[in-house]
Amino acid sequence: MLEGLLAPPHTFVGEASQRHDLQGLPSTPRTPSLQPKKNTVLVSHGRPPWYAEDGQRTSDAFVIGVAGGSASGKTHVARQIVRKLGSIPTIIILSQDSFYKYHNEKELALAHANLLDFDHPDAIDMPLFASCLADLKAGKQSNIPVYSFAAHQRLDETKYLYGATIIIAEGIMALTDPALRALYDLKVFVQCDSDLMLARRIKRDVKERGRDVTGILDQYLRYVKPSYDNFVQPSSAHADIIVPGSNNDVAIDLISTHIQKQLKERSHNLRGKIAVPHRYISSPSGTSSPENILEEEVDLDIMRSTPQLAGIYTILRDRTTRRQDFIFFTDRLSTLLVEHALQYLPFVPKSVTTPIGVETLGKKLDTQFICGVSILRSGGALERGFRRVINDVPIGSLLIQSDSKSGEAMLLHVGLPFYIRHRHLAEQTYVFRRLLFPAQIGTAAAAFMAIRILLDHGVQEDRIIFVTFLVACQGGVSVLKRAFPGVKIVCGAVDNEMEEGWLEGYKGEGNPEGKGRHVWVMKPGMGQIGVKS
Ligand SMILES: Nc1ncnc2c1ncn2[C@@H]1O[C@H](COP(=O)(O)OP(=O)(O)O)[C@@H](O)[C@H]1O
Ligand SMILES: Nc1ccn([C@@H]2O[C@H](COP(=O)(O)O)[C@@H](O)[C@H]2O)c(=O)n1
Repeated sequence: MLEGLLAPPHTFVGEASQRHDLQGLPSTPRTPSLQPKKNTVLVSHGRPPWYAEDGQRTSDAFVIGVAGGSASGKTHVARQIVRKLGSIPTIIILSQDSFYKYHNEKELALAHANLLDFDHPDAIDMPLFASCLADLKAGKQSNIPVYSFAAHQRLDETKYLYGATIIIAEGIMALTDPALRALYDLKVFVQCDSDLMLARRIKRDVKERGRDVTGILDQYLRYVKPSYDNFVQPSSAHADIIVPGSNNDVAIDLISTHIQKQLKERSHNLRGKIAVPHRYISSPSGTSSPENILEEEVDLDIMRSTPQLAGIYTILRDRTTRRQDFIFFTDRLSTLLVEHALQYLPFVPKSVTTPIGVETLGKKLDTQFICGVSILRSGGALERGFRRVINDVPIGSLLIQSDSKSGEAMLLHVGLPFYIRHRHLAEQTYVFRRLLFPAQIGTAAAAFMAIRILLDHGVQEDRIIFVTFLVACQGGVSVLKRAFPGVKIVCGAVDNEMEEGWLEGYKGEGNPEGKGRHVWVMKPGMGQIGVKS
C-alpha cells in the first residue's frame, strides 16, 4: 500500500540530459533538494520533418493532460509514459508548477507564514500556461517560467523549449481550465487514496521542498484538502482515462499503446504529404544549362563569376590543393560571399563630414538585429567570413542529419542565438543561414527544415538570407524557393556536376578512408567544408 514511500527519488531531468536533449536543463545549478521542481523535462532522439511541400506544418504535437491530487503520482505517470515511449523523438513534460504566479512582498510574507493558498485555481497563471502549451503544440518555441518551491517564487530566468512531438502537461489543476482542456488530445486523471497522498506529500515536502511536518499538515488541512474536494476531484469528470495512483503499470501500458497508435495513424496520414525531397526533383523544363534554369526559375543570387572567383573555386576543387591553402581560400570565399549577401540588409542614408571638412552622403546599416545560424556539421569556414564582416555577430547552430532508417532529415540539436529564442526579437531579426554541406542543398531537406525552424520562432521569411558556397542541383533549390519564396539564397557557384550521380561517383574517390560516405571535400582530411554523412 505504501510502496510509494519507499520509491527512490527520481531525477528525471538528469536522465533526459543523457540523451540528445534539444535544450539544456534549467540554468541554475541543481542541488538534490530545494530546487525548482520538475519544471520541464525534455527527451529527444531527433525530430522528423513535419512540413509539407508548401512549407506549412502538417501536424501538431500530441498533448496529454495529467491531473490528480498533490502527490497522487502525476509526475510518476508522466515519466513512466516517457519511458514507455522511449523511441519517440522529443517528449516534453510541462509542469503546472512552472506557472505559479509571481508574488509581491506581502504575498511572499504570507507564503513563508504558510498562509498563502497555492491550491486555488487563481494561484496559477492559467492564461500563460495555456499560451505556452498552445505554442509548443503548434511547433513554436516557448520560454517557460522557472519556479522555486523553496523561495515560493517565480524566478527571473525562463526555460527555452522548442520542438516536441509529444507534450505531457501535468498539475493539480490540469483539467480544471477549459482553455487548457481544449489543447489536450488525451485527458488523464490520477485517482489516489487521500491517506496515501498525504503520506507521500509529507515525505516529499520534507525531503525536497524544505518543509516541516507541522507546516505540511496545517497547509494540508487549510488549503490542500478543501481544494482537492472542490476543484481537483470534480475535474476528473473531464478525464478520458482514470489511472490508479499506485500499481498503475497496466494503465500506463494502455496509455502508451494508445499514444503510439495515434502517432502511427498521424504519420500514415502524413506520408505522401511530406514532400521535402530525399532525392531532388528534376527540372520540369528540361533546359540544358543548369545555371540558366536556376536563374530563370528560382531567383537565386549567384555571385558574378570573376576570374578571381573562378580561381578560388579551381583551387578548392583541385584535389592536390594543400590543406592550408584550402583553409585560406575557403576563408577568402566566405568573406566575399558574406559581403555580397550584406546587400539584403536594410541601409539608410547617412551624412558624414570628412577630415577636410566636406559633408558627404553615404549609407549606414539600419538594424542591430543580425545573427547567423550554421547548419552542422561542417567547418567554420563561412562562420569566420561572417565574423570578419560583421563584428560581434551572435552565431547559433542547428544539427540536422538524415535518419538512417527513413532517410528523413532529423533535428538533433537546436542552439539558436538569443534574438531568435525570444519571439518579439526574432520578428525583427535578420538571419544569415549558412549551409555548408552542398549535398544537403542538393536535396534541400536540411535547408528546408532549418528555414522552417526559423519561421516557427517568428523570424520573418524575407529576413532570412541563405548563404552557401555551392548550389548542387536545381531540384532542391526549386523546392526551397517554392515553399519559401521570401528567403534569399546567395551562393558562390552552381555546380552542374553536383548531382546524386556525381556524389555517388565521388564516394571513396579522393577519399580512400571514407568508404561509402558522402564527402564534398576535394581532398581527404581537408575538413574545412567537408562533411561526412
Ligand atoms: N505508482 C507509484 N508507485 C510507487 N510510488 C509512486 C507511484 N506514484 C508516485 N509514487 C511516489 O509518490 C511520490 C509523489 O509522486 P509524484 O509523481 O511526484 O506526485 P505528483 O506529481 O502527483 O505530486 C513520489 O515519491 C513518487 O515516487
Ligand atoms: N510555493 C508553493 C507552491 C505550491 N505548493 C504546493 O504544491 C502542490 C502542487 O504540486 P504537486 O507536485 O504536489 O502537484 C499544491 O498542492 C501546493 O499546495 C507549495 O506547497 N508551495
